[in-house]
Amino acid sequence: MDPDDHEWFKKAVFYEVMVRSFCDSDADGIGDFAGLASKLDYLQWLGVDCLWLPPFFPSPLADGGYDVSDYTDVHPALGTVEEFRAFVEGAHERGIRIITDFVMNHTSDQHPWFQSSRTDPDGPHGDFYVWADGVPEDDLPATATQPKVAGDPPAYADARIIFLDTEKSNWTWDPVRKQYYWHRFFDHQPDLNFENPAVLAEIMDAIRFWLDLGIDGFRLDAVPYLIEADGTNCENLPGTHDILKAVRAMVDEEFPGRVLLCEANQWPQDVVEYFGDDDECHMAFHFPVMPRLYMGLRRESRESISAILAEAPEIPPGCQWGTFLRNHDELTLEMVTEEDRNYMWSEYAPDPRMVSNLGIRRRLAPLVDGDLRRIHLLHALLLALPGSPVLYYGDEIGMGDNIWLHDRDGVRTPMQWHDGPGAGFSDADEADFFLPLVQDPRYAPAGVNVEQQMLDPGSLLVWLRALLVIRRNHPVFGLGTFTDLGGDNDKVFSFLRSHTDDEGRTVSILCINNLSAEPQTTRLNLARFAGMVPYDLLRDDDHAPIETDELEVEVAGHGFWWLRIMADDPDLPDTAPAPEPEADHTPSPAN
Ligand SMILES: OC[C@H]1O[C@H](O[C@H]2O[C@H](CO)[C@@H](O)[C@H](O)[C@H]2O)[C@H](O)[C@@H](O)[C@@H]1O
Ligand SMILES: [Ca+2]
Repeated sequence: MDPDDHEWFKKAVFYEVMVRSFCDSDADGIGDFAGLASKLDYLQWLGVDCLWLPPFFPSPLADGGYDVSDYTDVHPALGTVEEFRAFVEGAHERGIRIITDFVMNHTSDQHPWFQSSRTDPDGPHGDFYVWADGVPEDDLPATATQPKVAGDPPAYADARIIFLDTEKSNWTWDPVRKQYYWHRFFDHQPDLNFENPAVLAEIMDAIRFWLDLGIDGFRLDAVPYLIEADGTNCENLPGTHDILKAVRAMVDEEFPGRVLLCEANQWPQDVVEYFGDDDECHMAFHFPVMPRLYMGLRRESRESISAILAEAPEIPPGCQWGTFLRNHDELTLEMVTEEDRNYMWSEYAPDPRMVSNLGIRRRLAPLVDGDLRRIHLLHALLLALPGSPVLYYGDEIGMGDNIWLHDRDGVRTPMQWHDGPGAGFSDADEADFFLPLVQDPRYAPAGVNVEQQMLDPGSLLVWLRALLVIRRNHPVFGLGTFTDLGGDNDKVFSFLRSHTDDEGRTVSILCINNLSAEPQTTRLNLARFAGMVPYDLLRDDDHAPIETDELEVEVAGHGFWWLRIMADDPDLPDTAPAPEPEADHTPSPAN
């Protein structure tokens, strides 16, 4: 890892891994840091560059840890700060960076700040949260925006409710302080009051605590909601951007080279605001593109993917998108029209249990009926579109889900290492696992596990690893421009990634993706490459020369091509696999 490479995140492949779900070292049925550390060789072998760890802090775990009760410690079931430090060092030794979640918007109601705020309104934390008095219904002028629940404070009535399945209002009555407090998520997650400078000062210190331990950055959770204002929807407000710019300025000043990845589930024109003028977040998840990949696949049409990419404004030169197919939440449908949302639910959520809030609580493989061709195609798109891809643990082997578990737990089940007892996740009695192993015979550990797939050259795992090698050997995927090539067949999505390196050498990758199940032919205008011989990165061989201005290609059902086009091609690094891990880092999935 080059410490002077401050733009490492632009070429990185990220991997989201929930500590409690990955590997249990002490047989209590809960994954922990020592367990995760024991799997670093596997992650190095897979070829990921940076791990993103969702919250692992002390928490009542009423929202998977996103309800933090102490910002500067490790949940005792997962380990200690010392074990965390050792894990970060182990990752760095293997060239893997670490970013962790930071939940800025809210705390748990069990956080000492909230407990102090509710019991001592005039004390040091009295103003740490957003408190207001209720207003009896009859006292509200009929002209005012009415609160969602009668009697609630009338403030911020235009803010939507995000967790629609459980919450009726963003205000909840506290019988101790005898006032209402504001929360954008669950009622046990009171929003911090960022109008109070003491709150930001505390948050900055907590951020410093983890950066001092050597981590490489943060995924900043739920940032659009930091500041509220009447008469607005309380999202993406200027004050929110000011807070984030202050965090960025501190990080740049005190910890240069660390990255801020923002989770703003917003439309493209609003998300890009989170990059600021290269002075806010380095990265932002590209929420709108994700559901459209699934939509394009089902409709067998590139239209919605092309349209949303065309809508995304340019981003500042020091910034990068974060792209993903799935994560620890439901597949969110917040950034689609109502019509498209209903389409997605009808196609991908046939059982009502699969619907969660405005999304779908299913994993990648079951979403596409375990069809390897479609899993490949989705990954090919993820790895080739602009942005740094973020994989979700278990998707590399096509793990399944359990829609009968609570909330989003169905996509957070234990990692499947082998087909033996406890699937290699834990030596505890399976009845004591924090969540049960996947039961569905199509996706259960007996048939879907790391050990089997490492030994099978035709497996999803081996295939994905090979693609990551190609991506690593071609910085153009992370750094290149994107040109949608259109073409006469809208079932085929073709685009060009191009990058000129420091020596003035331009590398282009022509990516052709057949979204339909049947073979398709498309004609592409490639006049600028006439006479050149593309190199087929997947077959590791020359492709037929581009003889005319137009290239006619036939692509197999759900097939895709990655063709490298450049002058004097042979000088580029080829597609040979990355070096094997050193002897003492040999992956041992079955331990
Ligand atoms: O901390 C509260 C939640 O914050 C993130 O939520 C995001 O996911 C939601 C869907 O589950 C989404 O609708 C919202 O726009 C996002 O901010 C976090 O990823 C969640 O796990 C967490 O519950
Ligand atoms: Ca454990």
